[in-house]
Amino acid sequence: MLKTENLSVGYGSYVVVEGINLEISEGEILCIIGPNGAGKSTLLKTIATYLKPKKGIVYLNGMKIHDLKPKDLAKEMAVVLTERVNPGNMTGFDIIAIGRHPYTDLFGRLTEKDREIIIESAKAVNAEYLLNKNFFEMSDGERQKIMIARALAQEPKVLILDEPTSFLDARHKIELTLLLRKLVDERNLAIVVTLHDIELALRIADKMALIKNHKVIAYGHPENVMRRDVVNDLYDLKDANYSKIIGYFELKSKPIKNKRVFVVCGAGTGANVLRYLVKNGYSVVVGVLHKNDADYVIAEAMGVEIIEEDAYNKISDENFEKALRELKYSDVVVYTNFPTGEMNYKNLKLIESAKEYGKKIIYYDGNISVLNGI
Ligand SMILES: Nc1ncnc2c1ncn2[C@@H]1O[C@H](COP(=O)(O)OP(=O)(O)OP(=O)(O)O)[C@@H](O)[C@H]1O
Repeated sequence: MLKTENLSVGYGSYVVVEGINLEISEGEILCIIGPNGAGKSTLLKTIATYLKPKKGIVYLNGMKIHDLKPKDLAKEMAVVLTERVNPGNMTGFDIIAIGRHPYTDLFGRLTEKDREIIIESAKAVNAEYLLNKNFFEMSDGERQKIMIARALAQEPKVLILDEPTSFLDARHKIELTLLLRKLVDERNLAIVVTLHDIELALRIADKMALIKNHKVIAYGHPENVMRRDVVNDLYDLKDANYSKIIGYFELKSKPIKNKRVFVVCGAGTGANVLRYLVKNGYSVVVGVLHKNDADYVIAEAMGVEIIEEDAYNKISDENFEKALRELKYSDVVVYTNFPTGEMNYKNLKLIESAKEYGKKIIYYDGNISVLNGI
């Protein structure tokens, strides 16, 4: 329904992004991701017809979007940009009512149906309680909801949102992102949205476009697009690694302390220990872990040394020797609270050996303070 064909966007003679070929259908979310200044907003503003393309065409249902009359376009597409608005002395209801403009008469009079749609739109974003509240008395999250309700009141088929979560706290970020998914599923909308939080973007997007260096460097299903090399390159990451499995970043291990810590963990019980140790510059080795173990995935993203199982719950003599060697070289051994309540044979043997070697042994039971000043 919405398609860009060889689109170039920019200002004056400055082409910000070129050769953009994207397509989105009803019931889909397209997330645009990229570093600051990559051109995400410029692309959205061009799709929203606030800017003319430098080159190429944007189609909406086969029609050239820049040729449509604003009032006709407003019935098809609604736009929520980042700029903080200052609408003066208006209530939530008044702001949402602006969304009805494409449908009202010359005097902007609201019919009963308009009022119903305004209230429905507020309900859709859980903002009914804000209808009589003054816009300038609302929190950032509440304002954002009202702006989205205004867009919904336009009864669009396409919704364009520029960084809708930028002023929101963690809870409201998640809430709003889930709301977008709900709108797509319930109203069959097509949504084009820029998000800075790639973890959330991954969760809700049907398609993702990554923008960098004036180009769309990757486009498609998020699960295909979000590869480590691509994401690391997108953000020029040096000190962190994107993990495709976690869908997030882990700090890269950069030991600055002359202390080596051997971590015995598994099934994700070591995640916080590993993060704490890497953050605080310890030299870390972890094992013995199976490749599919959650702690393995996290340690791998950190670039921490891992002693691997050869098969599930099996370790060769050679690898076990290696584990014991590493144990000898380590200053401290930390072991975690296993979810099953009991440790497997090889890990028990490691702890026993650590005792024999006279190592300092710390049991982590969920309280990270046990690692203070090790
Ligand atoms: N009105 C303007 N006139 C000229 N150049 C502009 C204008 N607005 C933005 N730019 C430039 O265009 C480039 C892309 O900006 P844009 O706002 O689209 O990036 P973005 O990807 O949305 O960034 P951010 O994540 O920081 O919001 C930047 O180099 C910016 O300085």
